Amino acid sequence: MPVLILYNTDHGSTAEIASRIASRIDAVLPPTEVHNLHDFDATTLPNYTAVILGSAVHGAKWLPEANTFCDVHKETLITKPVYAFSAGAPGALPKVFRNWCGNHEEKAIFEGLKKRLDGKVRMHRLFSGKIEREDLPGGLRMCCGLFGGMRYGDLREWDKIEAWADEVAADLKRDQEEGRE
Ligand SMILES: Cc1cc2nc3c(=O)[nH]c(=O)nc-3n(C[C@H](O)[C@H](O)[C@H](O)COP(=O)(O)O)c2cc1C
Repeated sequence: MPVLILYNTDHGSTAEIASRIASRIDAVLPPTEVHNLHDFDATTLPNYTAVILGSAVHGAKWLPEANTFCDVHKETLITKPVYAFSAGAPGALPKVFRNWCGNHEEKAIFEGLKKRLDGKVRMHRLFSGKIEREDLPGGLRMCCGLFGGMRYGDLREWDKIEAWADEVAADLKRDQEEGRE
């Protein structure tokens, strides 16, 4: 059965992260499938061996449709290995805040997801996405403007994304070898 990578995006950068994750996992554990949440036929969810959910972050939270998907399909999701990733803006922040804010947001999203899925989420990682100044809402832009040294543009760190995908693939491979799949 394939591994499913399911993403929710606003401006597209989460989709590209999802595809890169899929290609790394596919190299170890084929087949994989990547779907946009909006086009996904959720009746096929039982047909996947594991699910990797990803969402863009707005207001320090996943996009509402991604959270709703977890709520609606919880009973199926918790029967499978579930992993999660987010595309946010920690890399846009000045260096002094970057790690603290990034770790805080990563942990808060993970805790929220675990609450939604009875603790059945194995890993969550927050990556920096593409951040364009003009895409941010006025309040957030103003708040960010208070700090000097904001960075904008494509801040995705592909080496970190690939390393995380490899970690997920190794975890799933262990399941397979130990007969847990
Ligand atoms: C309206 C809006 C609100 C955002 N709020 C946050 C936030 O609270 N935390 C964060 O890390 N990133 C935030 N971001 C940055 C996005 O998560 C980031 O640009 C991400 O790459 C978007 O993914 P996408 O291209 O798939 O939509 C926000 C972006 C927008 C447009």
